[in-house]
Amino acid sequence: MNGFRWQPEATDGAARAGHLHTAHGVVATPTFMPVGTAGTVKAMTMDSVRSTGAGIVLGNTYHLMLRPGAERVQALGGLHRFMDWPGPILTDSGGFQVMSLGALRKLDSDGVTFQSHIDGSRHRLTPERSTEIQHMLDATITMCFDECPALPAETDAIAASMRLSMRWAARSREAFVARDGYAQYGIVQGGTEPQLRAESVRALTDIGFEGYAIGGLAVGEGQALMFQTLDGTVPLMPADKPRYLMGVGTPDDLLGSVMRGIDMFDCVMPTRSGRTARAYTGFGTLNLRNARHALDPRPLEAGCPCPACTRHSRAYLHHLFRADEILGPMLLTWHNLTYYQRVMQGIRTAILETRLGAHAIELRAGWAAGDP
Ligand SMILES: CNc1nc2c(CCNCC3CCCCC3)c3nc(N)[nH]c(=O)c3cc2[nH]1
Repeated sequence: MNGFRWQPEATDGAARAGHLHTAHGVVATPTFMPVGTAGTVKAMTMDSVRSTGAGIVLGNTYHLMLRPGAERVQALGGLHRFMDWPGPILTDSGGFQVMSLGALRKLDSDGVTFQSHIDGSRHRLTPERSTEIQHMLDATITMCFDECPALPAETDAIAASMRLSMRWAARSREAFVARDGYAQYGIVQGGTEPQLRAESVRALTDIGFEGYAIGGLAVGEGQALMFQTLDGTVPLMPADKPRYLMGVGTPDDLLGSVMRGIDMFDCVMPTRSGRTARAYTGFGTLNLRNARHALDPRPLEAGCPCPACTRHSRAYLHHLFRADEILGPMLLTWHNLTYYQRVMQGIRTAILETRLGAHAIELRAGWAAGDP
């Protein structure tokens, strides 16, 4: 019996609240996972990440295999020790990043060969190697090695790519070293084609995983088509296993996806935007480089418990970004991650109180209202 499990707590429509039990602790769902690409959540210490309310963070095979190398992280005690994050870590399998970052990529039915975007060195990823790297990193949750097709694409190209990913899922599962409290997730593919998505879910549940991700979305298809694809895919997925929507998204994306039955998310937006002066708040986003903030003594967001909002003014944050001070990205990343966690906590409470519909209306009204 694997100690890893998702325990349901409440539902509201298709939305679920629960707890993810892992070897590295328990995480309340729905949950947003900050992205810690190369063993660090950029501009944050792990204590500050913890203080935002995050329970689980992301790492990545692609980045860590290139630098410092999976063998080196293993020799140093694994990623938890290396980055001093005692909570659960989910690592992506690297295929998506190879196609978005790697140079001179050669994809074949066995895997992908590419050159490092850092130093041009040549590397190869296969389902076996990706799974082995994630094991060396001591990832709590390991992702299958898959291929994420660019959209839009012809249906037969989507079908061929999905079927390749399903063969790779079987090989990833074969290579996975099962450990108590650890998990491996299959990744559903199939573009925006309902039949292909259904075929992919069947292929993955036939293999059997501890959790299931929905991949192949948030690649430019737009929110309507993403939600439409969720509507056709999520009901086919096992109800007793966690569901992870990869690479998503804005607060509005998170809300709509939780309402469609998703439990786990990752997205670079709150961290990447924090570094470029874009703040996420209950009244929408704002760019702190804008001159209108220069003399504004108000906190960024009233009621936000983060240091940017409790200790500083918008004028100060504006100054930091205009002066290109490192504290700017630090404070705004801290704020954005805090905001994302508050959104998830608010949604989770609403599910527990069976008032998610009303809560959704309030959230959307706030985002539409703009800066008070
Ligand atoms: C942004 N949209 C999007 N992301 C996708 C991702 C990446 C999810 N985020 C991982 C982090 C990214 C930064 C570095 C650390 C890992 C996808 N990953 C996989 N394996 N398969 C997808 O179909 C897949 C599909 C995705 N769509």
